[in-house]
Amino acid sequence: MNKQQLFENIKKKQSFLCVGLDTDIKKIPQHLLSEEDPIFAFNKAIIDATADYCVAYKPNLAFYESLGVTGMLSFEKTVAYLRENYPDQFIIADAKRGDIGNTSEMYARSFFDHIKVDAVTVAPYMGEDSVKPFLIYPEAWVILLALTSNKGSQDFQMTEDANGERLFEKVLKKSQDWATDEQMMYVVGATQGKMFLDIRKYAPNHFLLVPGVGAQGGSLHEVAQYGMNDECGLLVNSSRAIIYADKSENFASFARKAAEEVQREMAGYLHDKGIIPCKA
Ligand SMILES: O=c1ccn([C@@H]2O[C@H](COP(=O)(O)O)[C@@H](O)[C@H]2O)c(=O)[nH]1
Repeated sequence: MNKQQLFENIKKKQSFLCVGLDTDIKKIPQHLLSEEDPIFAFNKAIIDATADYCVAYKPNLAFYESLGVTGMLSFEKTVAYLRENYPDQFIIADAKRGDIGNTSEMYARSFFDHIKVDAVTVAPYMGEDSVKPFLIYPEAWVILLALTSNKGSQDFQMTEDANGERLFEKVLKKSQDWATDEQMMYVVGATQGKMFLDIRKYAPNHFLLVPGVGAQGGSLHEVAQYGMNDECGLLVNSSRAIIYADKSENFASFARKAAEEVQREMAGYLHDKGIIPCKA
């Protein structure tokens, strides 16, 4: 999916919500455990319930890899289910990969040739040759970690060099030699508030993947206020606050309600920015 198609979907759905599929076998409702593939059964129900209100899904690989081969099968089935039934959804593999060139090439093959997601999150710290192998797929996206949502983002990403340039700024500047805003996005945590203004100085047109609303307490209002550009430029992820909104047999309808609430707030911000004509 290209940038324009993503923007069209955002306008059509009046939403820039990405639902995070961080599916933990210990947190899913009890009754699903008798299913042949409980993780996939949970994901399928969440997807069917929330697809009206979001434009993207982000399975985090850690939750699938932690279950070994079975978990990876659930992940692949989830991506295939999305591809077949919701082809307008943007699929992000949150894997935070990146290694020496030939190894990155294998990661890229696995996500873009084999599993066929739209985007993969990549850590930038091994530099150009670790990121480039992901960029040889013209229709696929790299989402580079820039300023993450966690407390530890202060440890390295915020540190300054002798000229006062912070590491996340270097990442934003240097990586634009490798790809354009048609193929690269950045991860910026919703917890970063006014820092979105600094991000936008260096990446005014890029899409930002923004985790950290909901369970981590980041403010959607601030993200929209400081981070939204004329083409929205935001995919805001919420995982736990939506998928674990309830633990009963009705978990999917609670997830739908939680996604709808976020979508409504988003429609307001899209309207305020003049991106959509009227509130939903
Ligand atoms: O800076 C980052 C980068 C990635 N994440 C991931 O996003 C989701 C957030 O889940 P919530 O339940 O909505 O908090 C999760 O997969 C993280 O690994 C992030 O939070 N921050």
